[in-house]
Amino acid sequence: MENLEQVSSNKIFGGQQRVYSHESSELKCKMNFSLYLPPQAEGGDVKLPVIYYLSGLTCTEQNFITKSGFQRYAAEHGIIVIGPDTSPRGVKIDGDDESWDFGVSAGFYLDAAKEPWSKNYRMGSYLNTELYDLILKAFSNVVDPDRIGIMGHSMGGHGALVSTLRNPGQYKSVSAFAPICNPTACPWGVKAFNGYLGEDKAKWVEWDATELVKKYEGPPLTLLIDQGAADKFYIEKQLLPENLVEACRSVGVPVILNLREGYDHSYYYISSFIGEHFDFHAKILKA
Ligand SMILES: N[C@@H](CCC(=O)N[C@@H](CSC=O)C(=O)NCC(=O)O)C(=O)O
Repeated sequence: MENLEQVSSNKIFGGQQRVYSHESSELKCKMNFSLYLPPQAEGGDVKLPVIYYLSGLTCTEQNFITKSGFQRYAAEHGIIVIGPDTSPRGVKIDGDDESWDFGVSAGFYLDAAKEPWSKNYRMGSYLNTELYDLILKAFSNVVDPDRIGIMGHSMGGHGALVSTLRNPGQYKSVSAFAPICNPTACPWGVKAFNGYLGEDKAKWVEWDATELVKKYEGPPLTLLIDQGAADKFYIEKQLLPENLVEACRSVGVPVILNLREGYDHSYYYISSFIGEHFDFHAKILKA
């Protein structure tokens, strides 16, 4: 396909772990994304379910594919997995590399409304429209458009939840590891939303899963939330999963919160439970 370049391809668990690059019109820069094709994709005559995985602060498309060990489970279930990058790249904006929780590698999967960020920092539209459509078109021989799920970690968990809640029906299954559940009420979220969205708090609630779930009117959905009990960011109240659970219960949206004794925020924790998340998605996407 025009504008799509294969950067690498490695055989793993019988499938292919690839990285592609393309010119993004939303972000106005060149972007990488990862794509895992399980062994069932060979031959290209079966349409398979897809899971998007959104990474957290400081990540590129590489962290998840090299550290989580997800390929074993994607191969077992026959699921294609796509991992976008976490912010625009190579776009120089004053202040974009001054901190690890804002700017480069910290796009928060939203569409910025405030200058100078609003020109390039459009990760919401990039993920849910541009990349989503590109995947459907470029891999139409193997992707089943009716069986797409999403998961993520930390900032990426926030991205998975808000993408699902803002686009009812687009993602049939959703789960998150240590997600930022209530960004309007935690230091990471307040910093990012002030920077990207400005002072108008009416704009903030449109990108906050705890607020969005209270107004959710889409197809029935169960949220799977995973949280390490020894995660320093959980202890510092950056993540606030209990706020999301309370909001879900107030409106009758089913939610599962798994609190994992002794686990932290790292990929050691994610790799311990990634198999359970694939089981959860497979049950919905392959029903
Ligand atoms: N630099 C920070 C730690 C940054 C960190 O833990 N990033 C997480 C995501 S945090 C929320 O979005 C991550 O996934 N890191 C990549 C990895 O491979 O572990 C600090 O100094 O505390």
